[in-house]
Amino acid sequence: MNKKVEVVGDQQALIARSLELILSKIETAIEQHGRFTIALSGGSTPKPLYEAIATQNLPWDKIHVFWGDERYVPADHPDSNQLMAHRAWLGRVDIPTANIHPMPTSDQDPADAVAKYEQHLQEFFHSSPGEFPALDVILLGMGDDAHTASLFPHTEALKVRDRLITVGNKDGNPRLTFTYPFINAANCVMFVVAGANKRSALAHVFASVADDFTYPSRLIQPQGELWWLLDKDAGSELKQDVAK
Ligand SMILES: O=C1O[C@H](COP(=O)(O)O)[C@@H](O)[C@H](O)[C@H]1O
Repeated sequence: MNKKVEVVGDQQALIARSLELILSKIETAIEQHGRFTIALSGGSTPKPLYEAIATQNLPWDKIHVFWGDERYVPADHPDSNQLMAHRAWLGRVDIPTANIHPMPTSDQDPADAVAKYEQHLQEFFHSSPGEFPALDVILLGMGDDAHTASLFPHTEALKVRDRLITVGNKDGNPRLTFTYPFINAANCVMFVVAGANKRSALAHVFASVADDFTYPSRLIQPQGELWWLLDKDAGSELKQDVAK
């Protein structure tokens, strides 16, 4: 793992730096293998990043967009991660519909949706059950309880190591989420985290000893690059020695 931590001035600088990194990953991936695959995060932090990506002149036909987690609501529900990304980015650019890979949320049983998305990923990446294909970039946020994607503290989803996708549990409500081994297979995992309310969780996530089930973001230890991009409100109290 190649871990890098950057603390930048404010949310605007955080978005500018995240955009810069993503653009460089897009360029490299397309140069090396002709396409770029990214999984998006939900929550509020990435919205201005998506708006910024939408203003770029990019080879949209070579860019494939997935989601790392989704609320189990219809695609037009205000809580839908897919709807947020559509409004902020995907609905504003000329990306082929076939390149957009939303998590399905219309099955009565979320386990059926999990099975469908897992199969879709296996077909896209030509991978077999039990294999963990590598996306070029997985974008992640982190909640103030240290959850990431929909991997919430002390939930069953944290124990799933043999699947790409599973059902998450947010206060009794189902969500769909990448499993942590699938996230860890990515070429690059990028956390984008803002706000003073994340400080305490960050301290536990960066601590040399703490419980992974209490602070799920600790489970994210990818084979490839791991970026922690933080604004000053979130990251200014991280000790220099852990912020490395
Ligand atoms: O619930 C969620 O929140 C986290 C963090 O969100 P933010 O609003 O604090 O940016 C996000 O990573 C996750 O995808 C989302 O489902």
